[in-house]
Amino acid sequence: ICRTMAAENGLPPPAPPEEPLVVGRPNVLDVEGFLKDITEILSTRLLTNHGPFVVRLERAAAEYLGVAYVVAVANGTIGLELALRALDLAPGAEVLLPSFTFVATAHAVRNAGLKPVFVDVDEATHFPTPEMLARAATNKTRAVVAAHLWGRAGDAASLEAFAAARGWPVVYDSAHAFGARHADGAFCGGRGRAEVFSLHATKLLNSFEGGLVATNDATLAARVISTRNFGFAGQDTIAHGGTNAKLSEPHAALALRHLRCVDATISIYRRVARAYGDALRRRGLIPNLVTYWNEPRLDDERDTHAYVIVRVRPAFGLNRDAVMRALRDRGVHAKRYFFPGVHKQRPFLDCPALDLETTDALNSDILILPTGTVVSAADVERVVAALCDVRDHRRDYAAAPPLAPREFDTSHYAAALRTIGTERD
Ligand SMILES: Cc1ncc(COP(=O)(O)O)c(/C=N/[C@H]2[C@H](O)[C@@H](O)[C@@H](OP(=O)(O)OP(=O)(O)OC[C@H]3O[C@@H](n4cc(C)c(=O)[nH]c4=O)C[C@@H]3O)O[C@@H]2C)c1O
Repeated sequence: ICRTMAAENGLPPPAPPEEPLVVGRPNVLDVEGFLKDITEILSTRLLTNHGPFVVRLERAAAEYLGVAYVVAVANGTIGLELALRALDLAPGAEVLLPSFTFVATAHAVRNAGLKPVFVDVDEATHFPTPEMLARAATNKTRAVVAAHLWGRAGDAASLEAFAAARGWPVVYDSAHAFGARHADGAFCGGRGRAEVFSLHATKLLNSFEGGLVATNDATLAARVISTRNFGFAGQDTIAHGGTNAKLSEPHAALALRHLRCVDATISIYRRVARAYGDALRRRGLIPNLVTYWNEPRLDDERDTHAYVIVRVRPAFGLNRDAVMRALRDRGVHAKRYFFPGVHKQRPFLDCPALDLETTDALNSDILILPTGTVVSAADVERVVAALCDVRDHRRDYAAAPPLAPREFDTSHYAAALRTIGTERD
C-alpha cells in the first residue's frame, strides 16, 4: 500500500463534499497487512505483556530513530510520566516546562510527583529558550521538560547546554515529532535523558493509542521497562513503584505497519503543507491576513509538517474564534490547540507561570488546519477557499458572540459526558 500511495505521488481523492474536513482524522494504512497480524495474534493467543509485536515495534523504532532503546507504552502521557519517575527526583521538585503544549505534558509532571513551573516559548519556534528557563528557575528547580511541537524539533542543543550547566536532566515531549530531525540532522529520539513519542490515533505515526519512550540511557530504559509492568524486576520481585502502562499486541501491530510506511506518510504531510503554502499565497491570504508558520521551512527536510499552523492577523477583520466558527459552518473543523493555555486550566492555577506573553498571544490567534494522508490537493483548496469566503463574509460573523468551549468540543468524551448529563463546563 506504501507503493500505491507513493506511486500516486499525488494526494488521495478529495473527501466527499458532505464529510467535514477535520484536524486529526487518523491515518489508516496497510489494512490488509494489519488484518493478517490480527489473525496471527488471535491464533497465537499472545495478546499482550510484551509480546512479539511489541518487541518488533521497539526494535524497528530504535533502528529507524538511531537510538539504543525504545520502550513501548500505553500512551504518550504515561510514557512521559514514567521517564520522569526514572529520574528519581525528590517529591515536589520543580520542573520547568512550557504552558504552550497539550495538557498531558503538565499532567505527566504532576503525576510523577513533581511540581510544574511554566515557562514561555519563542514566537518563531514555539519552543522554550535558555533565557525563559533562567527567568523561571529557582533553587528548587531540578529538571526541564520541553515539547517539540508540530513536527519540528526545537533548539535542543542550547537548552541542554543551559540545563547541563545546572545539573538538570532534560526530557522531551516529542509527541508530535516522530520522523522530525534535530539541527544536526539526527532524528528526534536520542536527545536529553529521553524523548517520548505519542502514537495516538491523531498523530502522524499512529496506532489506536500508544507511546514510545526513546533513550540512549540503559538505566532509564530498564526502569521504564519495569515500571510499565507494575515495577516487576523478576518473576516474583517488585523493585519499585509501578503501574500497568503496557502496549497491547494489536496496538503494536498497527504502529509497526505504519512505521514501515512512515517515510511515504511524511512525504504526503510535506506535500500537503506545500499545497497550503501555494494556495494561501495564490489567494492573497499570506502574509497579511494570516501568517503561515510552516512556510519558512517548507523545503526543510528536518520537519515533517505533522500539523499545519496559521495565525489569524488583525487585518483579517475577524478574531480567530470567529474564523473558526465560520470555517465550521463551511465544513472545515479547525482546532485551536492549546487554548486557553495549560497555566489557565483549573488543576494548574497554583503553578508559577511568569511572563507568558508569547504563549497567551499564540493561544489567542493560532489555528490548526486539517492535514494528513486523508487530505487531498482538492481538500486543501477547499480549506483555503473557505478561509477566503469567511474573509469575504466577515461582516456576518463580526457580531458573533464569543464561543463557549463546549460549542467546539467534538471530542468523544464530551458526547460521553453529555450522555450522563454532566456538561464539560
Ligand atoms: C504535545 C503533546 N504531548 C503529549 C500528548 C499526549 O499523548 P497521548 O497520551 O495522547 O498519547 C499529546 C497528545 N495530543 C493529542 C491527543 O493525543 C489527542 O487526544 C488529541 O485530542 P483531540 O484533538 O481533542 O482529539 P479529537 O477532538 O477527539 O479528534 C480530532 C478529530 O479527529 C477525528 N478523529 C479522532 C479520533 C481520536 C479518531 O479515532 N477518529 C477520528 O476521526 C475526530 C475529531 O474531529 O489532540 C491532542 C493534541 C500532545 O499533543
